[in-house]
Amino acid sequence: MEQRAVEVASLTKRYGTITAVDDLSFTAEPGRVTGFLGPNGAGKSTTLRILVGLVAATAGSATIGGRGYAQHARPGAIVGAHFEGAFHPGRTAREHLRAYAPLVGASDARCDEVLEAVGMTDAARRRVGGYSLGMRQRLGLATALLGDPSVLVLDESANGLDPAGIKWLRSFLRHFADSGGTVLLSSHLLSEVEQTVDDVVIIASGALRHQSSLAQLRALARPAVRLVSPATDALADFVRARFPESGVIERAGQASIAGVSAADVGAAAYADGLEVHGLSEAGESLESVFLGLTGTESIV
Ligand SMILES: Nc1ncnc2c1ncn2[C@@H]1O[C@H](COP(=O)(O)OP(=O)(O)OP(=O)(O)O)[C@@H](O)[C@H]1O
Repeated sequence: MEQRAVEVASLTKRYGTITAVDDLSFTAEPGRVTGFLGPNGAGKSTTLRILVGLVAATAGSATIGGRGYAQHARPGAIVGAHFEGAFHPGRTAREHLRAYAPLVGASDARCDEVLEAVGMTDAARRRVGGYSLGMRQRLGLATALLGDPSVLVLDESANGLDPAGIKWLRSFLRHFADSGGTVLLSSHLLSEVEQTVDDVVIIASGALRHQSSLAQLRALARPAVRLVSPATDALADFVRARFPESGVIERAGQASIAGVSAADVGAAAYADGLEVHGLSEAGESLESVFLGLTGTESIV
């Protein structure tokens, strides 16, 4: 497989007064699965749509193998993309693929090949409207694979997958990257793609907050204290008031506070009358490192 990097350079996209993408630069390398991460509305879909020629940039560039999407003679054979909600519910998987195949010069036989590659041969004659989210995600991947591309651009393709689906996606994308392919996989939840990605690009409000390997991101985790309380609202108020910079609500009733001792947190909780059911020293979770980088207070 020919190797092609994705390069986004000083990319900006404005919709009227809204800046959806703000002077964004990053790269996704061949042989790697790159997670493109940020909260809802961060500008991920807009960036990916610019990359595959669906939206025009206001300034800057997004290239694949050194060229813009439309500058490739057969873009569908270079980059395969899947965006959420791109299916007609009345079509079967095979009909969907056959309708799309001429756009990327793929044959009917290739449609059956990609259905098999994503394990959907048995469901190929059923209407997409009756599919589970996991099956729609597989069909999205099959669509992206049609033109036999060397770059995959997948928008929220891990969204809603069960653990078995996540495991399957991981091994599929691992194999694709190991063959020299480049994968750019967006998600608003690091936890959903944590087992799948090698590198991370983290954005918020359209701008780059962090780019590194997943291993380097893990190394940013500080010692932390985990605090559990049944009073979910009071816990959120407590964290916001006492530890506005270093505390995050990891899920309802559970907070993680970085860079402090359990004694400090316990004393503050006692002073504020917060009912505490658990207090332990633990490494900061990867999710809270992510939330800290995006400036998001909570994932709930
Ligand atoms: N066609 C459009 N017209 C106006 N504003 C838009 C348009 N598309 C996106 N936006 C705005 O641009 C910003 C970035 O949106 P985008 O969909 O790229 O974010 P995202 O990170 O993909 O979020 P999500 O995960 O919710 O899809 C948001 O404020 C959004 O409302």
